[in-house]
Amino acid sequence: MKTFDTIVIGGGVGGAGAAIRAASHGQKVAIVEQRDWGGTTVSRGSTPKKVLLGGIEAHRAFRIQNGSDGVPPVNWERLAAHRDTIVSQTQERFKRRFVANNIVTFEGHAEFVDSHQLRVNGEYLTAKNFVIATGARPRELKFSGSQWAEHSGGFFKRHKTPRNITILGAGVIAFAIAGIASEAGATVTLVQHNHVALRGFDPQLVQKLISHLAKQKVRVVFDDEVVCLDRESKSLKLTTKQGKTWDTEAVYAALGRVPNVADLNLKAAGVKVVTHGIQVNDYLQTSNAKIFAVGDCSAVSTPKLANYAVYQGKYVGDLLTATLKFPITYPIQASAVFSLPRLAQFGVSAAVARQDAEHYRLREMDLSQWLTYQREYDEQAQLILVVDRQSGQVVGAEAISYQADVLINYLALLIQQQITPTQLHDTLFAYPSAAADLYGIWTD
Ligand SMILES: Cc1cc2nc3c(=O)[nH]c(=O)nc-3n(C[C@H](O)[C@H](O)[C@H](O)COP(=O)(O)OP(=O)(O)OC[C@H]3O[C@@H](n4cnc5c(N)ncnc54)[C@H](O)[C@@H]3O)c2cc1C
Ligand SMILES: NC(=O)c1ccc[n+]([C@@H]2O[C@H](COP(=O)([O-])OP(=O)(O)OC[C@H]3O[C@@H](n4cnc5c(N)ncnc54)[C@H](O)[C@@H]3O)[C@@H](O)[C@H]2O)c1
Repeated sequence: MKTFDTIVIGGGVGGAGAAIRAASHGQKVAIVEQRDWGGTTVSRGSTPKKVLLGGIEAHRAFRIQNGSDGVPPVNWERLAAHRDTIVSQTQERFKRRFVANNIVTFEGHAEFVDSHQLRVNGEYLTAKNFVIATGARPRELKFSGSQWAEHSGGFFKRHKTPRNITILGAGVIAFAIAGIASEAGATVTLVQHNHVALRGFDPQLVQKLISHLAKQKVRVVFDDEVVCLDRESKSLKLTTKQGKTWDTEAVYAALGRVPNVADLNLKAAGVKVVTHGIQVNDYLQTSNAKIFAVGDCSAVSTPKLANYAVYQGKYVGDLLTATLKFPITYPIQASAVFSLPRLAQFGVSAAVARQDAEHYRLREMDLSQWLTYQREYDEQAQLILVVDRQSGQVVGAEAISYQADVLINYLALLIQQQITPTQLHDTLFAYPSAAADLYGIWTD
């Protein structure tokens, strides 16, 4: 039997954070991965999405400058090949990082035998501590003919140019796919079971995004859901609860994700699972104090995002050898919807501020005529700052623009560090640039 200080289950970003940090403290560490090194982020999430967006945004810029007729279509095959190269190189880099940090890697499915033993490919491994970082998987589809639908991962691995696709759900993944597919020339339909798209983002900015995408052959069907999918020679025929039908070449589901906890034999390890995943305390300890859980598999109420998974992983990696142990606390994180254009948010949201006018006021800025945005025909560009009435400080920001994530990241720094306008003016940014725009933005 092989023995370690710590064994991490799951080679995604959360597991990597924990394993590398624990190894850096001199621990003897092993990590087990059953599918792809780098997990969801690298193989089916932000990495392929970001690569596709690179080509797609370049296409938009060229199309906008030249008019639709003067521009060749997106070369999807070439873009997909570039994506596949980057994904496989990143997977390999992930594995090499473990080896470089003296972490022993195992490829296979891990399950607990008891509270201090794992079985992987028939081999038994034991450790003083375990970190569960098994992530999440797409929600199961339950309508007739659902075997013809794919999950979002199918789109991010797609090799053929999308032509006419349907996406189930109107959340963050759905809008990323819609933006990419529509610039690639596809007709796109999103089906959302209620009347709220991109919950948590400002409804006015969301509506702006939807209206813009509508001009790009993207429609959102609200208050409806798919009840049946039939295969008809080369296409799929879809029927909704409201009785609508249409033909589509592919259906991609983006209906939320559920924690990967089923096949781990957690009961044998004394690890309790609740509705939203593995139950943990403020030290990310499960109901078995020797076993921790991080990232998308845990029931903590933080958003299920890559940065949180890494942050939690590193926290546990440090905790394992720390003499003084402190409960985990979280910094505020910026988040973005990588559609075309993008939405991004930091701190107190505009939606919350609109509901609480007693404590907050909004400063809304149309950025479309600012040089940074105007030169890119970024007609939607808009920023909302949330100001705390009592302190006068900016406590939140929300933006729509092709560069919304960049702007929000700058603002996150200013908000977090409570930078005053005077301090900002003492820093001379290169001009003209998005950073230099901050002088105008940061003065009430
Ligand atoms: C399409 C898409 C786009 C996204 N875009 C963004 C984004 O732009 N920004 C952002 O912050 N977040 C994004 N996310 C969310 C982000 O991918 C997750 O929050 C992040 O991957 C969670 O990391 P994790 O390590 O907890 O889980 P994962 O990355 O899912 O890794 C878990 C790993 O554990 C392995 N595993 C599971 N069970 C076992 C077992 N029994 N034995 C061995 N191995 C096992 C799995 O194979 C997997 O590789 C996106 C997600 C999706 C699906
Ligand atoms: N940029 C980012 O930060 C980013 C990007 C992608 C994914 N993620 C992570 O991945 C998670 C999953 O993304 P997602 O888009 O699948 O989830 P989501 O929760 O953002 O959106 C799912 C949408 O589907 C709707 N829905 C649920 N059941 C439905 C049904 N039967 N018919 C129609 N609509 C239905 C929900 O109301 C919701 O609006 C996110 O919550 C986030 O944690 C983050």
